[in-house]
Amino acid sequence: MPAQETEKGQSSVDVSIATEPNNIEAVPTLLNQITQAFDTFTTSNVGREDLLAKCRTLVQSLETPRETMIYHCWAQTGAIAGLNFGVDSGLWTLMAQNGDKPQKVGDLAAKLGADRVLLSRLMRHLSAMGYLIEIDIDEYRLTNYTRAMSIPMIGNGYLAMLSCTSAGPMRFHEFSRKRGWVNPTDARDTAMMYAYGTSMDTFAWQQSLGYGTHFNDHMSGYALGLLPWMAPSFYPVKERLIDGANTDREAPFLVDIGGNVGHDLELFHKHYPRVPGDLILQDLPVVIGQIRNLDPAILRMEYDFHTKQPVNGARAYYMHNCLHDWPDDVCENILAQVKAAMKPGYSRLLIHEHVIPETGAYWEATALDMVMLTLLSAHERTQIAWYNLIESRAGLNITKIWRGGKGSQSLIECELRLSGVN
Ligand SMILES: C[S@@+](CC[C@H](N)C(=O)[O-])C[C@H]1O[C@@H](n2cnc3c(N)ncnc32)[C@H](O)[C@@H]1O
Repeated sequence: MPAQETEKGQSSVDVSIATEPNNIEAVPTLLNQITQAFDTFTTSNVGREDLLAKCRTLVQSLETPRETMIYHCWAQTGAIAGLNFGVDSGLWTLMAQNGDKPQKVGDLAAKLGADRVLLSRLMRHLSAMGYLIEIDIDEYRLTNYTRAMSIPMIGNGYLAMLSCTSAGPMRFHEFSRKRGWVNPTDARDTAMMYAYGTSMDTFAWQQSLGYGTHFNDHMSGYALGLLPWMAPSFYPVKERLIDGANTDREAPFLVDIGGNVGHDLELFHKHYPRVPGDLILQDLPVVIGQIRNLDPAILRMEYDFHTKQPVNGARAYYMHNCLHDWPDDVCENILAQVKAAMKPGYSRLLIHEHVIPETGAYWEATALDMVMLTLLSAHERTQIAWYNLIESRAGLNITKIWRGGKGSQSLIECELRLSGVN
């Protein structure tokens, strides 16, 4: 078949390639590499991410462009519809409660008060996609993944991120065209706002649709299994924070700014149950009001980080995944509030975020960058971008960047510049 005429001009590519594998030449090498990576993984329990990446590349190499297109345009969007339905209707919770056994669609539909035909169609697609195990006609078992979808920290992220905001990435191209294909940096003009016709930022938008607590669950869930920043192999808390800390009873020790419902401070408290001074959690009033359970050792404080920081002279101010939500001009103001509260020669600011390498970036980090791009007109930062923001714009010193290993975020430790004290 000849090349097609398109709106952008004549395609130079013959249509026949659409039904040939994407990269068949890579398959033999990938198969060898996968076998080796699997041996390493099963003997030493390391290299799972590498093995997974190679398996994904293998699938993409074997697929044809036509199949990849159908997968993206039909299969994945249909799967998201079914997965979201499963969270919202309680299907995953019900199936997990029923245990690891074959379950009939008719019984599930009756218990949920859902249409049997509808449930049958959704579950059939999810099974075809590998998310359920088909046992017989209209009879399925959960996989480990769909069982985990009953856990709010896993399942609720789908409603917060996909049902509320996914029109941002889906219509990003249109937003970008209308803005002249430039890198967006205006927090008041984002692709998500454009797609939904709202002036609310992502956090306010999710709250307004009733998915604020789902987002909080997502925040607790995404960090599962990652090396915590306070692990001794990551950041030496004793040497950098506890030694030399003010031992007055009410001295502020660690302030988590934009700490959501407190999961990071709870983790810190588990690692260090006795530190000198208070652990203080700060977030917007609506989020503080949504806290379900919080260790009583942690003090709650309603606070808007665009305004004056009320806690002065803490040993450390910690910000996890907050600055990436905002472009540089807004971050400069947020950092100015922290800076004004820091005690010279004593307080440290700990910024816990990705430092994207110039090459070989990890897919989770680039994925988060796409979330920032399409929802918030913001970005994940490279080392150069961090130095530009923190040192050149905010006037703080970066003392050291502590790395948590491949795929993990880094801890950027900052201090006041002593020459800038006056
Ligand atoms: C991406 S989440 C990160 C949450 C948490 N630090 C973590 O890493 O799990 C950003 C947080 O910033 C909070 N936030 C947004 N705007 C804020 C503001 N103006 N003042 C204080 N917190 C804010 C949100 O409510 C949310 O909890």
